[in-house]
Amino acid sequence: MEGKKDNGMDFVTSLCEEYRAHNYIDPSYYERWGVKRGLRNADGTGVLAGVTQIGNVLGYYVQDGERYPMDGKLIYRGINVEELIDGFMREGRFGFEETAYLLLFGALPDRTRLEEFKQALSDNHTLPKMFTEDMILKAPSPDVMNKLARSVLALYSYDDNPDDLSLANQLRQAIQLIARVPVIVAHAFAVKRHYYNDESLYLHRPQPGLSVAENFLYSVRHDNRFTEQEARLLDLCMVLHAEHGGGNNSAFACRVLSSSGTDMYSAVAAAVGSLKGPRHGGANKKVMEMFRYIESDVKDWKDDEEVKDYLGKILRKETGDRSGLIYGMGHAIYTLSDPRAVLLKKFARELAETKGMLDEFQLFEAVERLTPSVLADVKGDKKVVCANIDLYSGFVYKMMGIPEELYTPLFAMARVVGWCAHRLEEVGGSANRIIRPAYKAVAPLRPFVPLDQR
Ligand SMILES: CC(=O)SCCNC(=O)CCNC(=O)[C@H](O)C(C)(C)COP(=O)(O)OP(=O)(O)OC[C@H]1O[C@@H](n2cnc3c(N)ncnc32)[C@H](O)[C@@H]1OP(=O)(O)O
Ligand SMILES: O=C([O-])CC(=O)C(=O)O
Repeated sequence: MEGKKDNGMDFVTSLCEEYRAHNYIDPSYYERWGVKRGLRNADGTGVLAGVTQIGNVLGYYVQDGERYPMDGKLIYRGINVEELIDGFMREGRFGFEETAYLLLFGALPDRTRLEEFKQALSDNHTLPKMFTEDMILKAPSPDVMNKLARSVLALYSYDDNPDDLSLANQLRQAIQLIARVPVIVAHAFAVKRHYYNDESLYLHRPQPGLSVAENFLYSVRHDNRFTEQEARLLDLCMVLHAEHGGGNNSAFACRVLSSSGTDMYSAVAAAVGSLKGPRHGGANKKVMEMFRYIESDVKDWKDDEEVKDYLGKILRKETGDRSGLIYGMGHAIYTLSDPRAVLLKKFARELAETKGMLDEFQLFEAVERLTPSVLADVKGDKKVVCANIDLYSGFVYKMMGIPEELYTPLFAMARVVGWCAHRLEEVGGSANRIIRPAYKAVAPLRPFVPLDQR
């Protein structure tokens, strides 16, 4: 196909017709065969696919077989995340490292353990020799998540013992990944800006003694400067993004690959690919794109009717990216509230006040407030929907001066902890089965036709 004037697209277009003619599946089949679309039961609850001690996400309760909405709760290893955050903030500590320890090992570290763990992260953030030159500088990608997935996979080739599934070896790999992903992201971002935005190239080395959040801000800012308030807010965001149960799309992808016995890098690279999707972690970037449409097309941001009208157009695929989705709204589990969005909204309001961005904050709030009724009007949907973590995270990052290309990668830097914890639980754990659901095959049997009779 290469070398042709139209890049072979005429041929591809004709193949699309061929594909469509033979690949339609009647949507009624899902009900007919009792297929759990998206591995979800008819009432929207998830199909039970595993047992975990790592994270718990609560968004509704079931009584007498009925599902009732409730305020969301997020639990890490039995501890409510709000309590965890309150605990390390009150004691004036950064919390991400402590949270990573808790999620990986299942217990809060004491002072000595915490210092040892922080030292282990610091000892492991250096990328292998020539890794940046060979894997990040060469073949740059316009998308940092794409580069991250490729880099995680490439770390396999730099590991002397990549396939050993012993606990000790996998813990080493997990600690290295948690330490290195932020460095890969910072370097991939610098290279992206250099190649695609014609900016100067600078690669800062992480500094010993800084927290993961501090080091990240130090690395991505050309002058290395950041404030204490910025670092603490980024640390909080990372704690909130670190884990979300075994069933979220990226953790499940990691568990699916891990159940086959493949290596750590393959499983985590798959999770990065999953998180990039706009219905999952990629929604934080999409939220900002959506608000650019809203901000330019809605004349009076304070006019609820005009905002509602515009949200209706988004749902009807008449504007925006024409996906029909209001990004940052809705969740597979949360109903009345996502506790992470509630917390981020509080910080977003405070920051908007100090930065003189209250008008924009209020527009975000209006989208949060008006989306449920617009969804009900346009789709006739009675489902209770709330803002999810992605609605306010990007706005917080924007006010901190963090570039948009880093929003989803920041999610990955934190979530790599959850992925590693889920992998460790899957490999060598008590499940001990390859994940292998069934698909109902509906194509009728037919005979092979010789080439000259087709
Ligand atoms: C970190 C995270 O992953 S948080 C989620 C980030 N993603 C987003 O913000 C993208 C927008 N939201 C969504 O796409 C969805 O709400 C999801 C993917 C988060 C959850 O999906 P589901 O659990 O399948 O949603 P649900 O069961 O409520 O879907 C029911 C219907 O409502 C629609 N719906 C749900 N949320 C939205 C939304 N934000 N915008 C438009 N339609 C929506 C679904 O498309 C579906 O419509 P359909 O029956 O016509 O196909
Ligand atoms: O749990 C989910 O489905 C998605 C989510 O919010 C997350 O992964 O943080």
